[in-house]
Amino acid sequence: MATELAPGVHWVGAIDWNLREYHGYTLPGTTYNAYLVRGEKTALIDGAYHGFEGEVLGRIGSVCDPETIDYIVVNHIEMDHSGTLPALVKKLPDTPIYCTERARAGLARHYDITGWKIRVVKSGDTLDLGGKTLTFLEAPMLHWPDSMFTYLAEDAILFPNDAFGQHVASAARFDDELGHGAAMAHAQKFFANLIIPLAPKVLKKLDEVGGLGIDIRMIAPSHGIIWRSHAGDILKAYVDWSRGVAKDKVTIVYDTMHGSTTMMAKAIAEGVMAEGADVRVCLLRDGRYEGTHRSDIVTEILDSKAVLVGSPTLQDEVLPTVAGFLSYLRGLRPGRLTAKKIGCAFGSHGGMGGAVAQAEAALKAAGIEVIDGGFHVNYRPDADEIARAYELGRTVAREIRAR
Ligand SMILES: Cc1cc2nc3c(=O)[nH]c(=O)nc-3n(C[C@H](O)[C@H](O)[C@H](O)COP(=O)(O)O)c2cc1C
Repeated sequence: MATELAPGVHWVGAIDWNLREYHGYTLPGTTYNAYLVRGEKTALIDGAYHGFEGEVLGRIGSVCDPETIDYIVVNHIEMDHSGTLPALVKKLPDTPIYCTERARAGLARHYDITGWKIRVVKSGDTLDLGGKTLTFLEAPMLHWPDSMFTYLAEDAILFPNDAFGQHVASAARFDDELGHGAAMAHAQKFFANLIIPLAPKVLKKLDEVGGLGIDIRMIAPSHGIIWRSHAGDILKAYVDWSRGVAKDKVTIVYDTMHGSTTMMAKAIAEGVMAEGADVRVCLLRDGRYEGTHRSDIVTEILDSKAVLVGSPTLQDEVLPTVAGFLSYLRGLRPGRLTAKKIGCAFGSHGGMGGAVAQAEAALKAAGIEVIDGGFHVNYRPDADEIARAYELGRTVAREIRAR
């Protein structure tokens, strides 16, 4: 069944209940949201992954005959949204497809688009459906070069594709059905894992949208729930997250072979708590255990003003789990958030060491302001070194308080 957003506007997407891993991100399933907008003419906005053609066509069929679709809008070419397009074009070979120039080029790299009736649009172009008007707004690099938003003026609904999305599979279609807290938590994880490197572009685009003076009553993204009751909250959250607004909280991420680095992590955490700041201690273990996956840890980091990374040295290197995490963090470039995070590295070694210096270099490459020269101990930390670790925790907590 389709779900009505407003008279003549329906969700006709697919629910992927079983997806648990997606480009390095753990998730409890997701949805691929497609929308049908019906004035005198009918437009389909976006689609789903290949394999969900039957589900999408079935939902469209509960509203109207799919053969009566007059226009297809492709806000973003990534295959989780365009995978159903070849089957749809086969069914509707003469139906024009509205997308950006970069989307046209990108579609040609994914599919054989011979004969597809592609109409390239630019920001400000409109499509009059008769009683419903779609306006297109290019959004390059939010999150791919081809991305665009579509705005439905009569119902004040923004279809921003991946922006404001969340990975969640649920019977709920709207934020007020899932619950405000859960919706925001899923959106925060999505932002932490996909949007952080785009933060400056998010702020610019939101300024641009604000400058248009348009009313946005509902935000209908391409994944997860539709922001019906809390559209203003998710817009504000995107501004806050992009600006790097975070709690007085320290995230300590580490792994260990024999427990020495754990002793250091725990002593640092005690020092943070002694100063009254919040702390999360995250043991990196291949993501097999609740909260230990890198995608959960970067969500904690988005919310933290400081990040500390610990690793013993293994064959002159950081542990592989820590290396993978640091690579992921570097790619997300938290340094692009307006307010910079602070951090440092720590760990135990038996010989020449090296892990702490490598972790520190990776933190700097991620745009984190390193506040300590790296804290390393030989084998087991003794009482003095545990006291130093505790003091390091207090120093970090005081530093974030001062910011
Ligand atoms: C297989 C293996 C390789 C190691 N390679 C190094 C090394 O290259 N350089 C070094 O300084 N220590 C090396 N060590 C020593 C550890 O870093 C040291 O035992 C450290 O205290 C372990 O910290 P942990 O208890 O947090 O795991 C190695 C240890 C093992 C087991």
